[in-house]
Amino acid sequence: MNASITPKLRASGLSHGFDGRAVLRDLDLSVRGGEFVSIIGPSGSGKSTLLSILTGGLRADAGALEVDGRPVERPDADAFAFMPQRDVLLPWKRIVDNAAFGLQLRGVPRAEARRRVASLLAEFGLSGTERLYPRQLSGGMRQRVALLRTVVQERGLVFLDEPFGALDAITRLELQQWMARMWDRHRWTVVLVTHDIREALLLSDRVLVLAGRPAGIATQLQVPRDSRIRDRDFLLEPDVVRLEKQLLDALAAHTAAVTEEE
Ligand SMILES: Nc1ncnc2c1ncn2[C@@H]1O[C@H](COP(=O)(O)OP(=O)(O)OP(=O)(O)O)[C@@H](O)[C@H]1O
Repeated sequence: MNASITPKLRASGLSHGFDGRAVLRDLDLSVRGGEFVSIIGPSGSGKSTLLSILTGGLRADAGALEVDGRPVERPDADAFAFMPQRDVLLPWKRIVDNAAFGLQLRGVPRAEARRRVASLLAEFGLSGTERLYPRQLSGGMRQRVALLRTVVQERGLVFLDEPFGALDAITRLELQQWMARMWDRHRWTVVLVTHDIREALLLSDRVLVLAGRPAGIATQLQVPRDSRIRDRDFLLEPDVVRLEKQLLDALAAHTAAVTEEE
């Protein structure tokens, strides 16, 4: 098989329900190595359910998963790093140990884990914070520590669940722009779940809309990856504004359809 076209992650025919109510039906999803894919969708459409299936927390009622072309029952925890929605830092641990915690959980000795974290602190805008505690950092800095903890594990795949959702608008935009630059440099394979259409456009190669009841991938759009810097001005470019409108229309159409059903 040609490695260059084998997706990093592939889900096919995923279906899942709770208490006899179907939430996801026959969902297909494929993510290439080095691709940044965002999943947006109305509240309750099944984004967290899908993420739980992809990260092995939940077993789908039906469907198949492949990582690097190999079928898996559920993704092995060694194959990915996951940053959940909430601030996951441990208040009693210093920043360096919070950032090293994911590595240590996987058996990397403390000194080695700290060394790897130290090599990335400056890039994450966290120089000088090593010995501080989470409460001494701003919300934006805490999220950067959580991201550092996630990516320092150097897993093939990174899942992010609303990583900037709890931040104020200015901090969120700053972090999104920073994340766009970081991705450009590191080219991680990322699956991001977000409510924020602009965040998805700023960061992604591809945006998927999860919608319907039960839900599937209703729409997907490619975001041009060219020499433009992805910052606030990028979002004002006519072709990007057009994409934003298409995504808004797709979400509105599905929200209207669901409201009519109820
Ligand atoms: N453990 C569970 N038991 C029963 N129903 C569940 C469970 N988890 C999710 N659901 C239901 O499945 C549907 C999809 O929920 P899910 O949390 O995946 O949506 P979401 O798109 O992530 O929503 P939000 O954007 O609000 O976080 C909802 O109707 C929810 O009530």
